[in-house]
Amino acid sequence: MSPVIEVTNLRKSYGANVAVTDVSFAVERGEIFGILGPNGAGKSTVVECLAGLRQADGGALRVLGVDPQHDPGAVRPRLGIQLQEARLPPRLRVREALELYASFYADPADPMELVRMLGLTEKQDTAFKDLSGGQQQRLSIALALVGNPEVAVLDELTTGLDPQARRDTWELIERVRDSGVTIVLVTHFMDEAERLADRVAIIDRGRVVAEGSPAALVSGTERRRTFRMRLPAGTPADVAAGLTRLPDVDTVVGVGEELEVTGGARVLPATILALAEGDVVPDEIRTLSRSLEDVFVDVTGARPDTTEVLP
Ligand SMILES: Nc1ncnc2c1ncn2[C@@H]1O[C@H](COP(=O)(O)OP(=O)(O)OP(=O)(O)O)[C@@H](O)[C@H]1O
Repeated sequence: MSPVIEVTNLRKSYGANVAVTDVSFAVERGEIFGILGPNGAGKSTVVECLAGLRQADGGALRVLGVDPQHDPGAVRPRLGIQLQEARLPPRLRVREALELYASFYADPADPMELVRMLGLTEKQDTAFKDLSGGQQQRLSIALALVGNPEVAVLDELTTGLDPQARRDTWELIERVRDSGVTIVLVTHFMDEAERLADRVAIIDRGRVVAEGSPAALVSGTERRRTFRMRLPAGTPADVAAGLTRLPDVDTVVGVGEELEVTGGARVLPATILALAEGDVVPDEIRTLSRSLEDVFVDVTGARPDTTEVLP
């Protein structure tokens, strides 16, 4: 079966500013595909081109077998998009907004069912301007789903939501996926990608710098290992200093009462052997596992929660 979405060598500039240099990826039916990257990496530009909202400068796009650049009208009824900071007329009420959007589609979802699923029942008669940031966010998710789309593109799904609302939203997205919808999720949040995405592409400066399942990315880029240990009280300070001379050890750093040791694949046995030769047995050892966030920092050199730095 051919992929639901295929992006091949996509390019897009805004004047002299190259937002997307060269992006390729494919999304299979029924997947949740995460697009990660630092601020300004080009993520929103990619999904806006996919939705036919922006004209690409180069490359090929296919969504549900259709080229959204040439035939956006054929893609739009089948693709729901939740854009970053969606704006609606301030006086439009929640239910009115959903009914209005539903009227654009041949076979829409039940707006009141979405209101209930997203916890907006009590706010159905509230004007958009009087909703909290999180409620506005949930309304924008409902609007992306009201057309019963085959593909849903969600940009910054849970930004501005409190922890409980985030968890509720994740469960909702899993239910939407289980109902057969293919989901493209643009996110800054590594925990969200790890929890929801079957596969992710990490985009940096307009290029895909890593792609795969979160688990494969985490194990595939594991070049260094880290563990922490607590040495018995009274262990001479030069024991820790001596560890840095071992060929398998890169760094030894004190963290509270523990020492954090980082090095190559053999860092743990090499350290324990060296300590044993000096009759030192650690009281406690724990290995630190890598997360998608570590991969992100490795491949982009950025923290995932960086705030926008203006040039
Ligand atoms: N309408 C526009 N006009 C001019 N430049 C733009 C426009 N939209 C985006 N850009 C620029 O293109 C680059 C990529 O922006 P884009 O919004 O695609 O990145 P992003 O990865 O989605 O960022 P963020 O995580 O901050 O939303 C940035 O340098 C941005 O300033």
